[in-house]
Amino acid sequence: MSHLLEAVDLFKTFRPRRAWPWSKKSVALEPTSFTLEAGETLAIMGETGSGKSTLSKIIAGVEAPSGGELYLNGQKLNYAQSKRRCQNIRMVFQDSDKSLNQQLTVGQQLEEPLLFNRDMPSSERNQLINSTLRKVGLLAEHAAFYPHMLSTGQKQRVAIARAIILDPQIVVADEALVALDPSVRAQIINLMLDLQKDMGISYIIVTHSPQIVKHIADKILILYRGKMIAFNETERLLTEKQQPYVETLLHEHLTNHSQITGNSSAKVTE
Ligand SMILES: Nc1ncnc2c1ncn2[C@@H]1O[C@H](COP(=O)(O)OP(=O)(O)OP(=O)(O)O)[C@@H](O)[C@H]1O
Repeated sequence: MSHLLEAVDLFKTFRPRRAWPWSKKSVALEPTSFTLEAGETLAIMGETGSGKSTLSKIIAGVEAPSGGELYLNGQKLNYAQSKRRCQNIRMVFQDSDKSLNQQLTVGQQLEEPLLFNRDMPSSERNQLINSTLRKVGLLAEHAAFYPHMLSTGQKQRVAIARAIILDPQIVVADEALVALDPSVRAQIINLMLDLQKDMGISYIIVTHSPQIVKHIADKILILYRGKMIAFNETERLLTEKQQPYVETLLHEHLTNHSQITGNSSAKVTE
């Protein structure tokens, strides 16, 4: 049986910003391989500049890899296959203020992916927009709202609605929880867990928070200066002896958040 997603030696080099055209390219991501199964959550961790966003953007098709392959359900997924990727892998960004278009209503923003990817009449599109808004805990009436009329948490719910409206297999969330205050963050995590249960979504989440990772991740991938230094099941990474850098990443803020346990079926309370 093939994996839902398999990355084989994905890597990325960039020409440094403000460099001469002949300057050597720098390596943002060394060849990285991992697998993800249906319904699983993979957390990508690492310090600032370790390549987390680069990897998540390559998976979501926002950035082209410099090399390596990505397979979805055993079939190679090329960078140029934007329609196939768009239908199966969607991304939620950190800052919903930047990722949502302030000039469009919520309904218009949710309609966009449907117009590009589905051949359905306007009445069906509206029905799907309404039901998706309800799935993320908003009301059908919110379709007429502009982003500035919503709270931060509601905006992040809209961003999630836009990500799930095409019924994707994978949602990539790049620091999507970091800008939220603790109670809203807990609500959004619970929403993501509920959607995973109902829709079978797999998540790839980029986060600095060991508490969130312990609560929702089945597997963890750790990057250090562009190199993958650990990839394993959360349970094994937490219980087996790890190198000091991995230990620090996995345990650093734990004492402040002892209410979040390793029991991933429990809901977060803040
Ligand atoms: N468009 C780009 N052009 C040049 N270098 C880049 C570009 N994007 C990222 N990099 C470099 O690649 C490396 C990895 O960056 P990346 O944003 O993936 O790290 P990160 O782990 O996500 O960091 P953070 O936690 O701060 O978001 C960094 O050295 C960064 O400066």
